Amino acid sequence: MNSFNDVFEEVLKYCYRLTGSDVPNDKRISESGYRMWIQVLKPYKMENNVAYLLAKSDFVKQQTMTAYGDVLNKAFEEVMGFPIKVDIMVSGDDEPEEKKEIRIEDTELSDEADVYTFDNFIRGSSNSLAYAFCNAVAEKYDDKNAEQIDPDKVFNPLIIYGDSGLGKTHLMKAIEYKVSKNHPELKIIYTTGEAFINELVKALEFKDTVNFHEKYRNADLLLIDDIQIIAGKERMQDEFFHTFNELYNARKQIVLTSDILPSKMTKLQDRISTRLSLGVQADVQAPDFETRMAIINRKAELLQLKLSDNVVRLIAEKLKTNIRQLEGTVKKIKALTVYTNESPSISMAQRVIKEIIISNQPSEITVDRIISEVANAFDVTADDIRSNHRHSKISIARKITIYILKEVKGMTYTQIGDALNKNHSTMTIHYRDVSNLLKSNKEMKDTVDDIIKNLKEK
Ligand SMILES: Nc1ncnc2c1ncn2[C@@H]1O[C@H](COP(=O)(O)OP(=O)(O)OP(=O)(O)O)[C@@H](O)[C@H]1O
Repeated sequence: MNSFNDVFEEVLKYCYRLTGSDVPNDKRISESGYRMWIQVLKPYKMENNVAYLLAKSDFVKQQTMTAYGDVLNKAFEEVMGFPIKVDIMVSGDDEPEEKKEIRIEDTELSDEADVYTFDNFIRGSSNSLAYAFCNAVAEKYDDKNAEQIDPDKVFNPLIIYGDSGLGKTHLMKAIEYKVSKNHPELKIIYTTGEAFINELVKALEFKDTVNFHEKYRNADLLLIDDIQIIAGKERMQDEFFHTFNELYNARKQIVLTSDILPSKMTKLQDRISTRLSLGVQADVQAPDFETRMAIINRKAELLQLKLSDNVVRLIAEKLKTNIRQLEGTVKKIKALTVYTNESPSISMAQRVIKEIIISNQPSEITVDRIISEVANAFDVTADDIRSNHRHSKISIARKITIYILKEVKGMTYTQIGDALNKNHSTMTIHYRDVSNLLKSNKEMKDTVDDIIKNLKEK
């Protein structure tokens, strides 16, 4: 396994995070730009603090370097913990043999599906039920088990819920991997709630919902990650409801993950909530100390990294709530050992842990973030909020923004007026209106509470 592949994978994740709506405008990159110019690059090698990447053509190289050179330099620095310069080379038929050998897209671990298997999932009391349910779903397609249980009924739908970074996606992808490997004839769809929404929005825009329906309603196994995102979005919920019914009635398996138990999602339609409770639900929780140690050891083993017990203990003691952070630490230690020739030590681990903790601290709550979070919740754009449109949906989103700017950031009415380019005197009135509204309207209060929670957690 080529560890530069892992480093590059982290770099891609870092760059993808920059496409998020919570990233300030001056730092954000477009998702299409990411897909067109960054995601297409291949890792080649790292030498003397230069990361060499491969592009398919000189055109891609030039475009990427001009538009994203700085972003890539920064991303490598963040992942590695020291400055790295990116250089892009053009791959082609005349590529030296040596270069071809290093491009190992087909290696065991470069394929995400290979990593997200049941074998690579460490079980502990925090996740054993979720693991057992997922494994049962993956095995239900094997004839020998079909007679023992009636999983179509018992495990359908299966919902895995819990906080971020605790293995929900891993388990879901493990189902996908196992079923697709053993039953290539089945039509399996894995998607995220966000991708489902984007696809539907596009289908509606191009007036082509037929293909959308056909795709989802013909699945044998439908897996949707982070389904909570559809809550509060009426059109999306309607679509999901119909897709769900078609598949459920046809006895097709549905697996969903969510960061919260669906029955606790205040903005989820009752009819969906009822349907989701027809099957089984299991949570994943933060792992205990022993499980954390086992996860660290497994991740190190996958990276062919030898860590002493002391280093493993240190990581397990310091990072308790998010497995993604444990994994990130192990990967970063591996990268450092390769590129600095140091062996993994307590002090190296301490350094990496510190960086991981700092980089995972919630990002600052800026005016832009507040506007973008409110815009998201009300299905309007940030520009709408800043505009003078009086459409009721936009107008209420704008008032809620004013309320949150005051409540969360403690801004004065003058500052709020300046930030939104609006008359200061009306800010007071809007703030009072919203304060009164929240006393009488529970649904609106839940929405505002959710927005504030999201702002504080991210
Ligand atoms: N029990 C486990 N054993 C091994 N690896 C694990 C385990 N739990 C989580 N991981 C690893 O931790 C990382 C984060 O897990 P995953 O992406 O599945 O989290 P999640 O719950 O889906 O988070 P989010 O809600 O943010 O999407 C993954 O790389 C996954 O392989």
